Amino acid sequence: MSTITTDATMVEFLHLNNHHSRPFLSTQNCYSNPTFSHLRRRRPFQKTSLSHFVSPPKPLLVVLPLSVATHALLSPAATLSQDVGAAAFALGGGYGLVSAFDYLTDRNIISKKLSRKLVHIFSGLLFVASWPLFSTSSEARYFASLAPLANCLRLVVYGLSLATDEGLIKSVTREGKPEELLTGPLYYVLTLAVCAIVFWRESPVGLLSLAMMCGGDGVADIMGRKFGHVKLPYNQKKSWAGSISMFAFGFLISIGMLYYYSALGYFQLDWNITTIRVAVVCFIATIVESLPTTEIIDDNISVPLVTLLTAYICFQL
Ligand SMILES: C/C(=C\COP(=O)(O)O)CCC[C@H](C)CCC[C@H](C)CCCC(C)C
Ligand SMILES: Nc1ccn([C@@H]2O[C@H](COP(=O)(O)OP(=O)(O)O)[C@@H](O)[C@H]2O)c(=O)n1
Repeated sequence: MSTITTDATMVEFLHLNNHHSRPFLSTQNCYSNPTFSHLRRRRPFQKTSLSHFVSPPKPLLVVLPLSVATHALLSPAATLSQDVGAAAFALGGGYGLVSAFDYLTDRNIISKKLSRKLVHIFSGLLFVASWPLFSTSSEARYFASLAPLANCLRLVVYGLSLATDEGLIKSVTREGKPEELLTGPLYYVLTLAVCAIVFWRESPVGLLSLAMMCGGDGVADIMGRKFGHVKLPYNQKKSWAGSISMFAFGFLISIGMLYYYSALGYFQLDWNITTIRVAVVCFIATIVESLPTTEIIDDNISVPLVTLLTAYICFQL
């Protein structure tokens, strides 16, 4: 079945009413489930174990007000092409982002420290933002994970000095040592892959984990180095400015990411309770990041892990 849309009005009509046209929508209505009815707003939802409050996914194509938007049940070949293209975009985008910051660093347009943090912030957030480009097939999440997994391989190869990539080492290491690639950067891309595969677009948990690891922790570093004169009483390596920035920017980026996915139809969240939940998650993640545990466990593991656990609990309550 396919419906060719001819204008934004029709696309909006499909968006608001396409539960009639969605072949895979469960007729189960969450209102019948009192536990989660407060999470939903308007439309019947597909009930699954973790995504009990998530509307069935829509490919980006369905909700974009495109003049020639096609709302069609894509053929397997078209779905494969869409996922391969999106994976190639993510892979190329990651390589291009690192190369761009290497260019800026080489020409002393930005400092090496700032370059690394901006790569830390933007590569993960742009990766998550690219997820709606993938199809609604069950394999889409694995195609999406190809970009971080390919970078895992890249980091291991260059981290073990089996080959060399000066641009990569300059852009993502603190001291320019190849073995540094096997710590923070490797944990970072592994976290991206795990969130894509395990949580994907079906739950706020993965989105919040990456928003805090990429956005919150990244901004904490930048603001903490610049304005962090007053150190935390229990950790002289971290500052109030860094931690407050992590909470504030982590919260804003998290809400922004949930709103982005909500606007695309993946979530219908009760924003009153969601705002409180996100604030609690960001606060706890900020506390954990501020602890003097960097020598024991890398922030790229501790921050997403505590965010994931806290978000999973908060969004079940
Ligand atoms: C600098 C990075 C991690 C170090 O973290 P920390 O030690 O400062 O805490 C980030 C490493 C990024 C990686 C080399 C490239 C990742 C690309 C990503 C998987 C795909 C991005 C796609 C998007 C569309 C640009
Ligand atoms: N909460 C925080 C986090 C970082 N920072 C500053 O940012 C620097 C790097 O932070 P970090 O060790 O967490 O760096 P990454 O492990 O995130 O790369 C710290 O040495 C502080 O100068 C801060 O002042 N307060």
